[in-house]
Amino acid sequence: METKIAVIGAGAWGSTLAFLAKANGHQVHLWSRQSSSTLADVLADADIVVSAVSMKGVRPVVEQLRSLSLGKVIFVTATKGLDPSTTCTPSQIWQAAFPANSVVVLAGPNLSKEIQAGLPAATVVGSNDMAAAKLVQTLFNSSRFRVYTNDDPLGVELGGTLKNVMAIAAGACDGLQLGTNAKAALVTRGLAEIIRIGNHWGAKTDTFYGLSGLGDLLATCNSPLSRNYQVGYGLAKGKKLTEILANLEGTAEGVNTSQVLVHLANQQGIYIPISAQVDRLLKEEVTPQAAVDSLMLRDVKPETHLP
Ligand SMILES: NC(=O)c1ccc[n+]([C@@H]2O[C@H](COP(=O)([O-])OP(=O)(O)OC[C@H]3O[C@@H](n4cnc5c(N)ncnc54)[C@H](OP(=O)(O)O)[C@@H]3O)[C@@H](O)[C@H]2O)c1
Ligand SMILES: O=P(O)(O)OC[C@H](O)CO
Repeated sequence: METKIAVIGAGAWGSTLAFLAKANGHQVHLWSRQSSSTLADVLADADIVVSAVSMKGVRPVVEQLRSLSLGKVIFVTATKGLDPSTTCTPSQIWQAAFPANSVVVLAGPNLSKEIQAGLPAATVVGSNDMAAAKLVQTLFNSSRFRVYTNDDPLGVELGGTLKNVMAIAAGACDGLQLGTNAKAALVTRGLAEIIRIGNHWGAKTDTFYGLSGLGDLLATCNSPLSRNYQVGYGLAKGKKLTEILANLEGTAEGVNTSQVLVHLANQQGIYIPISAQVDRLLKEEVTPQAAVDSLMLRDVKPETHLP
């Protein structure tokens, strides 16, 4: 059955999600600030509203939608970030603005260029409303895009968000040519750090071993297609952050996420050694090699995700 889907945000990810839904035979309207149609027109009659704007666009878009009467639409959020002013996740912002509507989080190892090239990929749709998650699953699932459901939306969202910080570290690791052992150690301990943060905020450990956690961590920490990886790689090669961002194709959410994360973790006493070094590196408070040395020279400890 044809479903009416409005996709907000015509960047790399919004365009790809619109393409996948169209390929499944749905009626899809894509909106960006450059569109000639108004947001109200694009959303009229929509059954599903997919938001794929970058983090900085979430609040402005939510505010515009508040004035529209949208009925029982299901919101699907595909943004991976944390709001700097409130520290909320995108789904928390959507749910707070539309408490009567179902919100579904979509996240996974989904480098848009590979999907656009027709390569197979898998993702996760997480929600407190499993009926809504199952509906969204059927809308996007295909022979090239396998969609799983999950009942831990916060875990799904945090996996996708926190791995961006680790991808910056991984890019720096490769830029410094530290080798495969170092990269494996970084990704493994990065996952432990993500689980520690996620558990503290109420997400389930198991979720982080799934596609939106470990899966997305592996994809972004190993692919030069990842914008976050490119940021870390460029910093390790001695480039300035401003220069890297000016030449980047699209958004590297990890830059903002690391700042918000460090602020929250300091407030809440969460031990985040890798993310803290990434944040210092982005702020030019430490060189890439000094960040590595700080991590290697910490006190020894048991292997656990606990502090
Ligand atoms: N690309 C991927 O492979 C991928 C995969 C999974 C998830 N994601 C996540 O999806 C989100 C978007 O990524 P992207 O790669 O599509 O980024 P992008 O190519 O940089 O596009 C960002 C989009 O956000 C919109 N936007 C920014 N500020 C806005 C505002 N104030 N009001 C309305 N729209 C605004 C932009 O609109 P304009 O065009 O009008 O500037 C653009 O459509 C990010 O959170 C990213 O982490 C990306
Ligand atoms: O290019 P990145 O680093 O934003 O990564 C894109 C997606 O999050 C990969 O799943």
